[in-house]
Amino acid sequence: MPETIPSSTPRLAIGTRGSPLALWQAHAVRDALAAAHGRPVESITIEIIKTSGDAIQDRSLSLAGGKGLFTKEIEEALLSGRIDLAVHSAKDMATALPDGLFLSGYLPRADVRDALILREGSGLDDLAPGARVGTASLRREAQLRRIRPDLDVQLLRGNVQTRLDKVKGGTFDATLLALAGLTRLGLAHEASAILDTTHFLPAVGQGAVAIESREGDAATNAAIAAIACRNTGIALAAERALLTALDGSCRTPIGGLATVEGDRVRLRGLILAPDGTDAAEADETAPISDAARLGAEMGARLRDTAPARTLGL
Ligand SMILES: NCc1[nH]cc(CCC(=O)O)c1CC(=O)O
Repeated sequence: MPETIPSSTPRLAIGTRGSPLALWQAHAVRDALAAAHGRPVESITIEIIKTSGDAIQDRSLSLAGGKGLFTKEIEEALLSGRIDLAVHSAKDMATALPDGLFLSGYLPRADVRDALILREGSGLDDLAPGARVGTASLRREAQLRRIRPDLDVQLLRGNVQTRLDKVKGGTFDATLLALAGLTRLGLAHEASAILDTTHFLPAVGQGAVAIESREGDAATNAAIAAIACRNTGIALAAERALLTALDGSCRTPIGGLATVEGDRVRLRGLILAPDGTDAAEADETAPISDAARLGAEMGARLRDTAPARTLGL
């Protein structure tokens, strides 16, 4: 019997990109909202919105205009009231959001690590000198060059499945992808190895699903607050403050990872020269109430002490 929606249940519209990963994330938020508020899932709609970023496939995103490209049209829909909340990969969110919008919550974070996908073999050591590794991430490229300067790292864009196919088809010998994305798509078995955060400190926000909404929308924000993961919010406050202080764009290879340990937050930050030959790193803790300040101060210090080449100077 089809469920009827009680007339007292206001509808909520979730906006998302249409990629399989984005849709999985939007459905996860819808399911969490429905369960937390005892409302029928039918009362929460999912609106697929095509973004400028989806249309660009041939260039590195950092050259095409950066992170905002994947959110522009979704944020316009939020501001116009066509949707009530938007679901994004936290990693893909610019540090500065349009006036009136904010990140109002995060789902509990998944595994933050990068996975290595090899055509043959089971670890980085199985890649021969000169092996072709495809990635669109400046961070992954620099981290890889730092420990394996002998590899041939080249641009590889597209969604997760496209990148896996390029390795299977032999265009590349390997690629690097977030384990969280593979897992959400049921593709975790494609990982040949999981890379440790010491050599591959993840991107800020990696593994976290972010919910964006209007600042003044009290009803929606209360609904979101009920499903928001506190520790992920603390970690992301530290990481995103670090990223803001270092570089709002995505032209600099940057890694950042915060973890909550009791009443303290630990933040590790990394900035690299694109070819991996220089790097500046930090690893500090602060009370959780100072998460954003920890990130901002670490970012400022890394910026001041980093070798000029890591800052693209
Ligand atoms: N830039 C694309 C993107 N954005 C988020 C994820 C993975 C999921 C996540 O980190 O939450 C991916 C794919 C990847 O980097 O492998």
